[in-house]
Amino acid sequence: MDNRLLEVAIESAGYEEESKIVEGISFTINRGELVGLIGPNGAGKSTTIKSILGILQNSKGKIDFLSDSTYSYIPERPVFYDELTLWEHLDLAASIMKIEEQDFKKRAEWLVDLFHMKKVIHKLPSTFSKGMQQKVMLITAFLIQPDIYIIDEPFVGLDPMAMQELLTLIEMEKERGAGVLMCTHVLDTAEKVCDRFILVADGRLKAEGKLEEIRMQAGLPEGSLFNSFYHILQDEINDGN
Ligand SMILES: Nc1ncnc2c1ncn2[C@@H]1O[C@H](COP(=O)(O)OP(=O)(O)OP(=O)(O)O)[C@@H](O)[C@H]1O
Repeated sequence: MDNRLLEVAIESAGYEEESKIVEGISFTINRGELVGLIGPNGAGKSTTIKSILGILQNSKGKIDFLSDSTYSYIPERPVFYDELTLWEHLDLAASIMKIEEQDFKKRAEWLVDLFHMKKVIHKLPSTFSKGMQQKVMLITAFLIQPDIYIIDEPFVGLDPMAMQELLTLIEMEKERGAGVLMCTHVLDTAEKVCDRFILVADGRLKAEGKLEEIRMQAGLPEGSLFNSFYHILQDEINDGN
């Protein structure tokens, strides 16, 4: 069985004509795996995601959602309809995705409870705290249950309990057969939860694979993801000198 959900082959992508913020970034997302897109600030993680979503005008290459796989994108900075409550946001998403009323209610109530958001269910997300807003985006995505989740930096605004709920949900969705691409620079968490890593810096792919493969490439058989990644980057800087 073909487990591939998304095939990414970005030749180059940027914001202005001829600008190449990212170049030569290729990878695959398979069913049932959580892949971490890792890199320092300004490395090109968000640009890579925007290129996958097809919202960059200057993107060359091929993005293939195999077998018409569906996706949800959870941005780092949440966006809402000013006039709609939390529940109305969920209701709208469910009706667009044609989820049965009964299924929608059951799953939405379960998710709202899981993230401890029951008290604000009829309030406007635009008035919520940053972490609460992030939870609304997560609840909406996990309500829809797409084939692929593309999550931009989920760990910065969430409290430890919400982070745990998110990781549990990801685990459940992986078991269902979904794939997850998660962009983060919280490397100690990424090391524990991701099945595979794509390391980018300076808009280029620096390493790819499971932790053991990244360690091998860094020459640090016992190294942490953090140490291995910075070892790889350092080697490259030294080679360039
Ligand atoms: N809208 C934009 N217009 C022009 N350049 C941009 C734009 N957004 C990002 N860039 C540039 O692209 C480069 C990569 O940025 P990107 O947002 O992809 O990094 P990132 O890896 O997601 O970083 P962070 O971890 O800080 O979110 C940076 O040099 C940045 O200045």
